Amino acid sequence: MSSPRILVVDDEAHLRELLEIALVKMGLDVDSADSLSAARSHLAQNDYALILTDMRLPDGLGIELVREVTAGEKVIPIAVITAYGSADNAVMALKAGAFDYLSKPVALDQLRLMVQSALRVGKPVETPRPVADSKLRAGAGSALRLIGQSAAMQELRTQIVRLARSMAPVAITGESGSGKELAARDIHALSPRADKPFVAVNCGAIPEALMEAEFFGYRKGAFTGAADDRDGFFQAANGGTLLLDEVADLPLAMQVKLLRAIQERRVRKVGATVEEAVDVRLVSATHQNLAECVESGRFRQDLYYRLNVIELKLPPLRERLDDIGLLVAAILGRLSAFTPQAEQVTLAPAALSALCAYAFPGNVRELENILERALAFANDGVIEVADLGLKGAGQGRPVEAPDLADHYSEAALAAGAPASLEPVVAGMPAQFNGAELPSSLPDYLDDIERDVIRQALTRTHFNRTKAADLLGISFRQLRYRMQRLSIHEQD
Ligand SMILES: Nc1ncnc2c1ncn2[C@@H]1O[C@H](COP(=O)(O)OP(=O)(O)OP(=O)(O)O)[C@@H](O)[C@H]1O
Repeated sequence: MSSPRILVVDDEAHLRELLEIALVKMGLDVDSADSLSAARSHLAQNDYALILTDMRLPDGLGIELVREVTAGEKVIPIAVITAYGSADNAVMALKAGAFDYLSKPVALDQLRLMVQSALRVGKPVETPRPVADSKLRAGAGSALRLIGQSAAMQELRTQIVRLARSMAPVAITGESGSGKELAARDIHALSPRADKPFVAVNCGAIPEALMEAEFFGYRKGAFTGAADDRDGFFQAANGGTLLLDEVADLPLAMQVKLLRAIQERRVRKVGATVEEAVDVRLVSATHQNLAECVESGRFRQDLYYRLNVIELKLPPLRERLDDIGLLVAAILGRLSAFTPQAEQVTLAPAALSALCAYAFPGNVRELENILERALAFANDGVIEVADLGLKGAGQGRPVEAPDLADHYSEAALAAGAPASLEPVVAGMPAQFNGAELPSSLPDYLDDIERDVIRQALTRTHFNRTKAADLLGISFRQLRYRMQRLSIHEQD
């Protein structure tokens, strides 16, 4: 079997030779060109597994080659070599479709990592495990976990398929629950990095004092309690993808360190003297407006510029109501793993219409919660409008069955309104000894949920991660519930 062939385009003979030697040592065949025109004629005659081009060439700029190759029919990863510290060129090349970039002087360990991941681009990618019937997701990018056939979702999928091939940092924006993490997972799953780890970090959930150690790892003895060497998120995601979720929550001091790690592609463990090369594709996500955070000084412009090379916008669910039918089917299919009867449950036509008229401030996550609740209420395998618990469909606030309150509700209904919320707070089933039923069950359950969450937050000094643990829910679920119930830190 012949070795992969690489084209090196550089007018500086010594740099060309250096690259050739390094690549040949990696067992690759190398052609070299000293100008754009020489590169074009090589490309007309041969197939390449990777092109590596300098930015400044005697007859033009390397970026022209990037545009030509990207517009061509063949998928050939092309990386550019930029002058040291030239972030502008690197970002411009990535935006133009370059697979990746290397800064001068080219570090051989980084060259090796980059070539290895470029060579994986042409290889078939393992299909991610489907979440629902594969028929639901036919069409472009059908291996994706993001469900939906609306025009917006089809466009999104096409974008994901395209950008999965490159190393360019992607910034995913969209409202809470609109599928940002899922999109990041799809980018990873379709990329040549699919067989390497995908690590999702919630930047808002890490105490500031631990951040550096969590991101970059630490050496034994670096601080009290550091009993062993430990890898950080960057090392854990090596070769794969690192999702910086809620990136706007990163404190400014950490933003500086992160920028450096991105620029240098090296990290240093806390307490270590040497840096190590890391090969990580960065994806960031936020429901905040990052440009506004830059303007108000809460987010560094240089980091924003580095992370925001390609922007992927997730549409809110209310702007793609066509997808609701598919989503409902898929979510019920997924719930059937836990609730076997979910498989047979269907949605009454009026219930589907009610969902289509609903604003979904919590997007797909909220739809999941609504259906989970409705399943518990559905009779004879049919979810009716009332089972959805939607309040003021179209504009109203959603009503979600709070997990915590679920097991109180039936006994509660049977017995009447509670005299006090205290028993719930103490972790004991609420006993209804009042004479009157609540005038609105959803509001009543919301009050209980709000109170329980406030208690958990008070007990944990507003540490949301700990409060979520205490309540047996995920951090994301807690954050979603806090938003829904308007619970703020200052409460
Ligand atoms: N298009 C979709 N198809 C199928 N499931 C989806 C879709 N979008 C979102 N989901 C589901 O909705 C839930 C929320 O999605 P996800 O966590 O990706 O949202 P998010 O935008 O990252 O939320 P947050 O801003 O709160 O972190 C997940 O359970 C996810 O599987």
